[in-house]
Amino acid sequence: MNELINRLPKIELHCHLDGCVRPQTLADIARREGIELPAGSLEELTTLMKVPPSCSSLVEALKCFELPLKCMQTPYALERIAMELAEDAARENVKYIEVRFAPHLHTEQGMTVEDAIVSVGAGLAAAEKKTDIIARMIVTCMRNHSVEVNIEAVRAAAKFLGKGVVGVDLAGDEENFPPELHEKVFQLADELGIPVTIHAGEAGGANNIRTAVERLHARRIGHGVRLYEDAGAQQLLHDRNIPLEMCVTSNVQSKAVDSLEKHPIRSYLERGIGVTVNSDNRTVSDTDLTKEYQLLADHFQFKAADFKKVAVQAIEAAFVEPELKPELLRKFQEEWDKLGI
Ligand SMILES: O=c1[nH]cnc2c1ncn2[C@@H]1O[C@H](CO)[C@@H](O)[C@H]1O
Ligand SMILES: [Zn+2]
Repeated sequence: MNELINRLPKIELHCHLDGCVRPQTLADIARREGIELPAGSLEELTTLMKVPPSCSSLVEALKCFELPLKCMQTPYALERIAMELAEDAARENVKYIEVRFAPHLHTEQGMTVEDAIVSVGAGLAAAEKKTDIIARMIVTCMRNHSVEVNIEAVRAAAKFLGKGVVGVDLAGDEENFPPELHEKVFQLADELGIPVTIHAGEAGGANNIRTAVERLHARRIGHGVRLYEDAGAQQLLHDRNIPLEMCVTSNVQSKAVDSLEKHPIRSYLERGIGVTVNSDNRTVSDTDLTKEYQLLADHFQFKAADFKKVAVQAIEAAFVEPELKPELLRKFQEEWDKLGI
């Protein structure tokens, strides 16, 4: 199974740029830009960039983003980090990736929201030239930011829609900032024709999943772990064909589930909920898509047929230009044929 997992064609819909910075790159950028890091060695830095084993909540996990963000304030840094992330994914045979980031978190040293989008887009485009990957951007709004700030992010996303940006997202502290605070933001996104995905049912209840769909126009749900709490919400996702972007390792770390064994991914898959498999944050969660697949094989009895199913569901749910989907599906089929699965 291990060799098969390495070679499986993969697709990633839920991946945060600032959670996926290579430690060596952070060190390089810090040196280049004269930023002092709280670590004496690469090993120490790597440890500081990861969620600690003692992590007890999403709020605590979110603290791990402060360090990488210090070094993600210039076009050079964003372009390089985006390129490297897409290259890392391509090495795992990821054929399509949606990289999300909150442009406002990158404006501390004078970059504008649009500069941030242009820089990430340039990095992804560079990786597309060098590898076989297709890479797109999702513009993230932060739950703790004001409605005005998030509206600015959505307007910027609209400007780049079809030019690298394929959607908008709401992320951050779900426990203290419920989705309805940002209803207006995603109402606007919908009016502007931008596909919406919302983190919900991770550090908050299934009611947030319902709100995300009914009031924030979500076409996909980030995590949605706690969907089991509400049969009505399950029915809603089923009726509207709304899939979940699941990130198992991240959910264990943020205590969205009590333990790995209690993760509902297998039961959701069996109940016909549109499960997709994602890494969330490669560096912060110390994972990648290959490790996530391995975890599913080892602990949730995922077989080749299950991996095929989640890939097809992810291709269907991708925000990529619709005309690219048949080509993407063909690529996957070709590789499955080669693997004889
Ligand atoms: O799993 C998650 N749940 C909620 N918010 C997250 C998660 N991972 C990252 N971020 C938040 O999204 C921001 C932009 O990428 C990150 O800075 C982090 O605060
Ligand atoms: Zn996330």
